[in-house]
Amino acid sequence: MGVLEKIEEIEKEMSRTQKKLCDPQQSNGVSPRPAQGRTVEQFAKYRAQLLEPPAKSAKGEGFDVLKSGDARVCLIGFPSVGKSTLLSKTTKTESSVGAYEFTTLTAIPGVLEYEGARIQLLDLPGIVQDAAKGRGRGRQVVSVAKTADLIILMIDATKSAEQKHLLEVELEAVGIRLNARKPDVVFKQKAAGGITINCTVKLTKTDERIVRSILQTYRIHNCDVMIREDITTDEFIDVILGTRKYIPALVAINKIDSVSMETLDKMAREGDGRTVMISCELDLGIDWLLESIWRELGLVKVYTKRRGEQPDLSDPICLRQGATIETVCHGIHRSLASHFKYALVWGKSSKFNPQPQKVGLSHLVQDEDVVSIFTK
Ligand SMILES: Nc1nc2c(ncn2[C@@H]2O[C@H](COP(=O)(O)OP(=O)(O)OP(=O)(O)O)[C@@H](O)[C@H]2O)c(=O)[nH]1
Ligand SMILES: [K+]
Ligand SMILES: [Mg+2]
Repeated sequence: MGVLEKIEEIEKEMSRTQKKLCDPQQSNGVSPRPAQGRTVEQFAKYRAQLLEPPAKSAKGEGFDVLKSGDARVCLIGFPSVGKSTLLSKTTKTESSVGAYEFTTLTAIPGVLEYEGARIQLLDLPGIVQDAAKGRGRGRQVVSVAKTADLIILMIDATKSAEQKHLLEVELEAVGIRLNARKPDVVFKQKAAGGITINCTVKLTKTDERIVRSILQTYRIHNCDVMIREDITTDEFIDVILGTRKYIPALVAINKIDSVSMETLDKMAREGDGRTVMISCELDLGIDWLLESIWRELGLVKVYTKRRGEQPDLSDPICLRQGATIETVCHGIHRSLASHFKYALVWGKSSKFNPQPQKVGLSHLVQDEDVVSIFTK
C-alpha cells in the first residue's frame, strides 16, 4: 500500500473514532484520547513521509510561489504551532488546519491587507529539526525563508522554550542572519593587481593579517576591500561568501490561551520588542502582531495628488524604506520617470513642511508624504 492510501485509510478511521479531530473548535488543542493517540501518531508519520522529496530531486529548491504585493512574510515553525490558523485568520485564504502534525504540505500564499499595503503572507509546512541538513522538505521550507522580507518565527506557548533557538539554528544553517545588518564592507574581486585593504575605522575584533589569511584560504588573490565598521572575522567571511541574507524577524508565541498566568508572565519578561504573544483561537494580540509586521517591514506610504485636486487618500503607494521620488514614479507608471520634470512633496520629507518642496528624482520620501509629479 502506498503512503497516500495509508493516509486515506487512517483518515477514514479517524473520522469514525474522533469525528472532529480537525475541527479547531472541537479539538481545542487538547491531545486526542489515548486510544486514538497511536493512530494520530501514525498519521503524522505518514504525512511526514509525504514531505520527503523524491530521492533524485532532493536539491532543496524553494517552492514555486510567485512573489506578489509590497512585501513577503514567511511563517516558520515546528508542526502544529498554528501557522495555518494564523493565515486563515488574517487573510482571505483558507489554509487547512488540523490537530495532527504536517497538515500543510506545501507553501500557501495569502494576502494581508494592512494600512493600504498588500503583504504576501506565506504559510509553510512545519519544519523538523535538522531541516537545513537536508532532511525531507524541511530544507525546501528554510530555503523559501531566504526570499522573505520578514520572517515570523512561530512558537507554541505550551511547548518547550527551546523552539525559538532551534528555529534560529535551522535558518542560520542556510545562510540567513536574523535581525542583523549587513556589515559595512565593500568587497570587489578583480582579475589582477593583488590585494588592497583599506579600513576607515580601527579594527578591534579582527585585523588585517587575519583578513589576508582568510582571503588566501578562499583563494582570492586579487581584490579591493574597504572595511567601514569594526567587524568580526565571521562577518568578514560572510561578506566574501556573499550568500548571506540579512532578514528581520519577529517571534510570535501562539496559544497563550492554554498556559498559566505564571508562564505567560515569564514569557512576557523574557521577550524583547520583537516578541508578540498571541492566541489565534481567542483572537488575542493579532492586531499587535500586524502592527509589528508593518513596523518591521519599514514600509512607507505615499499619497499622490494631481494639480488642483485633493490627494488621493484611498489609494496610497507602498514602498520600502529608502524609496525616492524615482521609486514613486515607477510605482505609478513604468515610463513616468523618463518624462519627469520635477515633483512637489508635502509632509515630513519637505524641508519647508507644512509647505511643499520642489524636488528631483533622487529625493527620499517619508511615510505619509503627498507627492505631485510634473512631466515634460
Ligand atoms: N489552544 C489553541 N489552539 C490553537 C491556536 N491556534 C491554533 N490552534 C490549534 O493548533 C492546531 C494546529 O493548528 P495548525 O494551524 O494546523 O498548525 P500548523 O502550524 O499550520 O501545523 P502544520 O501545518 O501541521 O505544520 C489546531 O488544532 C488548531 O486548532 C490557539 O491560539 N490556541
Ligand atoms: K497541524
Ligand atoms: Mg499548517
